[in-house]
Amino acid sequence: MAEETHVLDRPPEGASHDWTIPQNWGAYTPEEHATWDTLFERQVKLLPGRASKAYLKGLEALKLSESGIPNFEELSERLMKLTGWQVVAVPGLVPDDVFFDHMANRRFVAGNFIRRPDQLDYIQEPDVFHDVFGHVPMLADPVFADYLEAYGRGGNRALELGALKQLGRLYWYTVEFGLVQEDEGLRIYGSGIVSSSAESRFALESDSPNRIRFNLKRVMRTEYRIDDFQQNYFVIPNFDELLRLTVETDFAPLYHELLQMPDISVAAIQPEDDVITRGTQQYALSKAHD
Ligand SMILES: C[C@H](O)[C@H](O)[C@H]1CNc2nc(N)[nH]c(=O)c2N1
Ligand SMILES: N[C@@H](Cc1ccccc1)C(=O)O
Ligand SMILES: [Fe+2]
Repeated sequence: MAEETHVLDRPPEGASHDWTIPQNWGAYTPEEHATWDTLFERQVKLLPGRASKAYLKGLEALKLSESGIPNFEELSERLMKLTGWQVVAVPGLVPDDVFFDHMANRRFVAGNFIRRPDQLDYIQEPDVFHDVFGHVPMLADPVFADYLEAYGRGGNRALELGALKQLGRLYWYTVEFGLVQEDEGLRIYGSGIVSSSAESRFALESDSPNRIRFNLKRVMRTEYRIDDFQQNYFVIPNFDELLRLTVETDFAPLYHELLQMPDISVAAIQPEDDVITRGTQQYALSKAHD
């Protein structure tokens, strides 16, 4: 989850300078392990036919089916063998530069806390279920693993170039809420969707959101919301293409061009869009009346 909620400006008590903390796996209570199992069982029933092949393959390869909150050391051992990534525990959202630096070194920061039983359907901050169930399976895919490392390197560059907003949108509309075109149809790879039972259905089946074929400049100009289902989903043709468009493209001239262009509001459709679904926005409009 990538959100602009409150972020402390220095490591909290007990965290090292890079904001990592011990996961303290032994301290999880049976209720916390049960919360993981409840969320896991609900999601894993939903995902065949909805999640991308890469995600399902990663879930299998990392043996996330074992019950209880995963032990990051054991998980990292398996993940390291596959793509050189590891999972490190943090107490919550960390500053952008810290986040990017971990990513650039193939370290995925994951919250070590889990939501309460009364928060099953929605949380504002990334907990261990969102981070590990949502993000980590994709890190087992070699192409996506390369994408995320490159994203981390690009993050520090975006900070220098004053283009964090544009890069944050790329992350949001791919890593968090991306869809990919497979032969059988659209499939989910975004962690914000795959870790949410309601949005896993909404993102593929509802006629409310727009579904638009991925275009890098378009995505970098498009606003997003962090507090409810997305009003836009962008669809990549495959992960190789995502890598080609991002890792092999120098963003500096792009940032320069984009910083002169207006943002695109969250539900707007542009004339040049390659539209798959022109959404009714019924869901967002109905919520607006609440
Ligand atoms: C753009 C920005 O770097 C991004 O939102 C980061 C910020 N800090 C984070 N911190 C944690 N722990 N997890 C995250 O997903 C993020 N997202
Ligand atoms: N190509 C980007 C770096 C990047 C790679 C992959 C994803 C996002 C960003 C740059 O030049 O800054
Ligand atoms: Fe996330």
